[in-house]
Amino acid sequence: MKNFHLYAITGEEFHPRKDVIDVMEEALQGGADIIQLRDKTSKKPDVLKKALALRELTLKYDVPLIINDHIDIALQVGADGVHLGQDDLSLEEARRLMGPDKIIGISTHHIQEARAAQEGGADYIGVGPIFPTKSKKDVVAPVTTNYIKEVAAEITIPFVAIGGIKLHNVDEVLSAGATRVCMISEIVGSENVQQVCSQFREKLKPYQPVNLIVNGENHELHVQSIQELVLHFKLKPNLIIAEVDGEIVDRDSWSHTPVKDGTKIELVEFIAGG
Ligand SMILES: Cc1ncc(COP(=O)(O)OP(=O)(O)O)c(N)n1
Ligand SMILES: Cc1ncsc1CCOP(=O)(O)O
Ligand SMILES: [Mg+2]
Repeated sequence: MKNFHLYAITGEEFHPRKDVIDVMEEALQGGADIIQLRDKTSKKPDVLKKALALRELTLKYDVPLIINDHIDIALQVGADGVHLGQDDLSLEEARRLMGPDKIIGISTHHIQEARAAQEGGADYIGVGPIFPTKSKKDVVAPVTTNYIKEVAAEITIPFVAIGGIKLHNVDEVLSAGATRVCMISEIVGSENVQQVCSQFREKLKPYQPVNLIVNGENHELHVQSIQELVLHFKLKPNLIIAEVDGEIVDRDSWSHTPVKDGTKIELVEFIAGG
């Protein structure tokens, strides 16, 4: 499945005067890279209408569309996947209906559910609610950032943290080990949806790995500068010459020489003395 980091879920009760499709377009413009239609109150034909409109929108932005709860609607509109709760149909049944290539996400609240989801073939898991939230009526008690730590240490499929996440507390979520976050109210309830999404993207940046080619080998690393790269490889800075995309970079500039996906770096260690 295509990687994602900023997951925006619809929540029309948070923007009574704005159209859901416009709100989600603003989220996409701000950098949301996966969208979920979650509508717990509309009649099925209305959910279907919104799903069709969101399908068109997400294809325009080349971003996956996930439908919450309704597998039939997901199939009917050609969505990329479905999100299941623990009490919905089984992963096995969902996979049988959706086929091998569609995305199936499932909510988890403790590590046993996370293990079962991974073994059962889920493509990603929801991890939450991390904090208290008013966006879900039948919500369980907050699982706290401790659950993120457990999942990050053990689970190998992608996981996304959800529940009560705001710009002011997302750092706690990311420093506990999450690299993907999912929000309803903080995104769609904002006056400036695009700006909030861009702010989340900025918060996420330091936690995203970059793909670098270091001395001819591909590495996926959590580093932001040449300085951090040299430290990552536990090299002695004063014995290293760094070449970035063919240009030698002065040691004094390493800390403010950013690295991005695809950068080619040569780190040459020289032997001091004669
Ligand atoms: C990404 C993500 N994680 C968790 C949920 C919650 O799903 P569920 O437990 O089925 O509850 P409802 O959303 O249906 O109330 C989610 N939707 N998305
Ligand atoms: C759907 C869902 N599942 C767990 S918490 C939650 C609600 C998330 O909404 P918010 O980001 O507004 O707290
Ligand atoms: Mg559900």
